[in-house]
Amino acid sequence: MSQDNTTVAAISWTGHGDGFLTLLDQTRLPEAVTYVNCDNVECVWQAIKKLAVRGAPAIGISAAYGVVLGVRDGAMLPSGAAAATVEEAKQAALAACDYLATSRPTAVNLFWALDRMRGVITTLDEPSSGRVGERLLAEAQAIHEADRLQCAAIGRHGSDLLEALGSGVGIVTHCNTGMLATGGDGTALAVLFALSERGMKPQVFADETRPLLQGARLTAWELMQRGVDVTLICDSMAAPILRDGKAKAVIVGADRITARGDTANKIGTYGLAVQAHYHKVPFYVAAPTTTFDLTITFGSDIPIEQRTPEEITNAFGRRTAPEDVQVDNPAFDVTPAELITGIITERGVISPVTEEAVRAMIGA
Ligand SMILES: CSC[C@H]1O[C@H](OP(=O)(O)O)[C@H](O)[C@@H]1O
Repeated sequence: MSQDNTTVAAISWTGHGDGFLTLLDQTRLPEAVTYVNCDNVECVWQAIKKLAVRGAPAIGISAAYGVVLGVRDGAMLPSGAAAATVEEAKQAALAACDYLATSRPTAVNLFWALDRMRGVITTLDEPSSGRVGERLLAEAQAIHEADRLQCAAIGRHGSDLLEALGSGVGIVTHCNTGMLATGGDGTALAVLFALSERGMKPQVFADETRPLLQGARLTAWELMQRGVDVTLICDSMAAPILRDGKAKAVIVGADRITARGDTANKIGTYGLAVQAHYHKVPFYVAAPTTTFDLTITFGSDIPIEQRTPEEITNAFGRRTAPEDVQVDNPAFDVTPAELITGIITERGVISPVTEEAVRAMIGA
């Protein structure tokens, strides 16, 4: 979307295998709709690191396109020169996978997408480095399209579930889980968009989501662009809203979900889940199957990204905390499966959330 309500893509590719990646710069929203054009891997790495592109599926999709750029990026080879042979093209693409994997540690979609690209790189049999780029672009585009379809299916399953809450229902959400975070309509926001398109008129309470304000800057913007009723709240207002019955459900996204259903998501999600549990309000997670990590059972084993103190000590363009104050700035926290009413995936809803139910839905 843009300020004039036309549709813009958060992630797009221009050209063929020798083309370039365009990312909507989310650090500039909502004041400005601007873009970053990447023709090398470091540009993509930096965009992920500084959250110019963010959101678990969007990170994976962007990294997949970054691997395509790696094929002709001399920085990916010891020689510093662009790949001249098929073997050099494959080596450069694998180096791009390894480099992009160091950008952010929590969203498992990043590692899922890179592993899928590695699988293609190691098995492809193309006659030229140019053809290697074309083949990898096709895989990145397939990842992108699959996520778009997953978002739509999550929207369908989630709105089927939440429709029962009735028209005009209040729903709390946290951070941003929409078009800006995925290759399609989103995860939790896809459910809210689908409810709205069914005429259910959801009344969304969007947590501003400190410290980077994805809720205020991005979710409020996306919902308003699509005509969905949204009230922006500071994170600490969710508890009285749940207490007073103004919201009958909470729905959030995820960055990594373990085999038992423990879920890593934006910092503040765990507290919101505790509040919802106390007030007997159902708490849903919406995520595609690419967000599950069945190699991990317990949420305590999920790597949590630590970000810079300045994200907390600086706000409104100035310092808002004493110099040298100690700061703890984890980007995510973990909600145990026991606090999650259901997990909405493109395959259906997992509820109750047990390891048996997760493995049955997601795979062995
Ligand atoms: C649809 S996944 C969105 C997920 O990613 C966000 O984190 P970040 O903004 O740091 O990339 C947040 O945890 C959202 O729930």
